[in-house]
Amino acid sequence: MKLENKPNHIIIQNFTTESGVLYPVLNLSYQSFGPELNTAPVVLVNHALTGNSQVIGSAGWWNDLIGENKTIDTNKYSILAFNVPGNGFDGTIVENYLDFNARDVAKLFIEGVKQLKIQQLYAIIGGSVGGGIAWEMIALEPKLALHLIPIATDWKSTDWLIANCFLQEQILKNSSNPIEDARIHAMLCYRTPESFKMKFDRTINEELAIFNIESWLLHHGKKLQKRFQLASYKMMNQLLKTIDVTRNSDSFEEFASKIEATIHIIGINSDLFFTARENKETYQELKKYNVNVSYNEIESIHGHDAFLIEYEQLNNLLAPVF
Ligand SMILES: CC(=O)SCCNC(=O)CCNC(=O)[C@H](O)C(C)(C)COP(=O)(O)OP(=O)(O)OC[C@H]1O[C@@H](n2cnc3c(N)ncnc32)[C@H](O)[C@@H]1OP(=O)(O)O
Repeated sequence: MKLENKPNHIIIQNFTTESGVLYPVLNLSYQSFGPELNTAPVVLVNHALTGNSQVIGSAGWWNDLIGENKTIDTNKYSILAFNVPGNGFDGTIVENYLDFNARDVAKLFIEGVKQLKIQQLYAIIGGSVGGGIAWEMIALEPKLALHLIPIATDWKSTDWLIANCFLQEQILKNSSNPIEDARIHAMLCYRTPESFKMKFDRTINEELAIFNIESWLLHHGKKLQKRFQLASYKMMNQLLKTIDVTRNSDSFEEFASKIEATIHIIGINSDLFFTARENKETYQELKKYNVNVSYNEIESIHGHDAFLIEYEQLNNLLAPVF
């Protein structure tokens, strides 16, 4: 049983992006956990903006949900996680992030699943941009998975989200301290005013003689600066902005009528990026096409970040699927 390992590599040859750029060779790296692949049902976990394939283990980011005897039990399921090419975790950076959109990454992940000879995934699960890529995967390959679990995400990025991604891009291009400054802005969007009030309540960081909310933002900015690269941030931001299963005039109707997976939408009542209201609309729309779909909501004051905080609720919502 493998519980911690280094990324393995799949070579994807002659990949043409939706924007028409040919990449003769692309490196797609992945990690797997639990039983060897193809000896147990496989759960594909798509990472979010600053995440990577290290889903569990000492540096894992979803240890609260996945592991031995956890809700997604690695005694029962093989866990597979690809690194988005260019996320920097495997040392790979893409030449030009503007060449790519979320659908391109979905195509690469599907190719990865095929190269690993996995006939059908048990589930694809992902939060935020990872969940958006999961929607794109199901749009491209309706039989790819039995279950789709998109958390704090949607099948499209909203205008509000696109606007914030645009501001992120401006900061990343123009700031002299791009990663730190962009992270500070992003942290505002990942949370809510109520979350900050509960956490800081205008208290002062005596050591730095600034508000605690300010030192917290600086802390997160510096922390990301140490572990993330500018090119990776630009790439991931581009993917977040371009989620859209109706890209290239594909109709929502066509997408919805092809779906075969059971869809378990999990929204967050305070998410500013992918609002609960739009998640409910997606649920209602899919119902019209007789999709086997459910909608559940995490109640939290923490906004988008709740998918990395509200583990009790998440575990309760996921347990019936696993
Ligand atoms: C668009 C997408 O795809 S979303 C994906 C991107 N989202 C992210 O990357 C998540 C960003 N959010 C985080 O990283 C959050 O910290 C979470 C969600 C992982 C955890 O949240 P919480 O449990 O509330 O922890 P919190 O945010 O307070 O972070 C704790 C850290 O802040 C530090 N901290 C807390 N208060 C202060 C303060 N007043 N001043 C300075 N530092 C502080 C703690 O010391 C701790 O430091 P450490 O992480 O280095 O040990």
